[in-house]
Amino acid sequence: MIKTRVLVAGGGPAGAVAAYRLALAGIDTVLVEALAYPPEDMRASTLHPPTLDMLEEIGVLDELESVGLRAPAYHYRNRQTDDVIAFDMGELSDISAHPYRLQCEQFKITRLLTAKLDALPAGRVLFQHRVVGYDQDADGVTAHVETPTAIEHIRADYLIAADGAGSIIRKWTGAKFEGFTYPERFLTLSTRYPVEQHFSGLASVNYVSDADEWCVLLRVPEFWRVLVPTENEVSDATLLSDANKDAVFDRLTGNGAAVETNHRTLYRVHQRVVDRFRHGRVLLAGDAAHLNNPLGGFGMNSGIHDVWNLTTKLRSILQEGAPADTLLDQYDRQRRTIAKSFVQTQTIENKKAMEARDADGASDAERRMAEIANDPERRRGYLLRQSMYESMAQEAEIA
Ligand SMILES: O=C(O)CCc1cccc(O)c1
Repeated sequence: MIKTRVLVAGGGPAGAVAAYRLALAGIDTVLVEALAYPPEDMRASTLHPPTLDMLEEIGVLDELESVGLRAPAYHYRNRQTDDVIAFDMGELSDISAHPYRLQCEQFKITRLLTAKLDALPAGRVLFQHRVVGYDQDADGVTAHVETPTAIEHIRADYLIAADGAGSIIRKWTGAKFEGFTYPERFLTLSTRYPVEQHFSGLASVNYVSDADEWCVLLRVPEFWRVLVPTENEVSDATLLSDANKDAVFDRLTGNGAAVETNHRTLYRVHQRVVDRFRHGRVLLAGDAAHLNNPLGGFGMNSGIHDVWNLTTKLRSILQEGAPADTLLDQYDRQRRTIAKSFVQTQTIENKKAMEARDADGASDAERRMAEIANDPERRRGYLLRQSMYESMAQEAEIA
């Protein structure tokens, strides 16, 4: 049986950051991932300033910057009037060494971190290993792990469950995953087509309102990513079809047939938070613990913020003899509160702001946004919230 101090289930961004940070500190850590390699799909692609601070601290930011795209500006654009409300994270340069979003797809992060983790003396990565159950006692956790040929057992002091939205570990804890699922699905399309030619002064991050259909236009180094909501009653095949792709890009460029896509992904959107992040020696983190809509780019970042908090505490417990119950209960309180009061609230609000439109495409939400942008104090508050620095400060206040 493999024995380790910490077992991390799930090789997504939260799991990879957790395992790498612990192993870097010299704590024996095993990361298990169900797939044969880090998933290469697009998924999340925004890293916010506090996350960049963390990635710098573990020494991987330069490499990620070399495969990402800095995006200091983001725009709210009215498609009917072409009015733009602009925000610039550069205004946070007095408090941040990284006053910009880094647009960098999550597979680039997990690929880099899993490779570096495996090269550390205290780190080990096992692909095609999926935790399917566990037992725990006063001294540790024994995880039952499915491999292509067998069920194996890994013994650890602690198990971090970062095994994603469908987390098997969360299901075994018996925790409630409270919240709701939106009736509509979201469709994301990526293309190398120069979408910017059809707009004046498009930023790298654009929330575009429209009387008919809102969308997000997001630049990553190689592609434009387009996010649109879909009709409930329409089948997956229709939404993923060329005809629907043509219709989406007809609205954006006037000639959808001329636009080739590289990826098309349709997904359900949930707003859920687990009722307890801590179950003895089993700690839930990232999508295993909370889910939210993608507007604002908070999902991957808040997962990384979970494990930053948790690994700080595990280092104190495992290396300095700090009291485990006190710190791990505080992890639950701090990160569950932030998931509920910040991530859920803000993403639900971000979605409502995109949806609420009058016939001219403008709305009260848009008028409020313009007022915020024109008031230096409110604009700074807004930037601190959307950059996620505010939630980091709130977390520190929770005893
Ligand atoms: O608001 C954001 O930063 C992300 C929105 C988005 C855009 C494109 C695809 C996707 O999955 C999310």
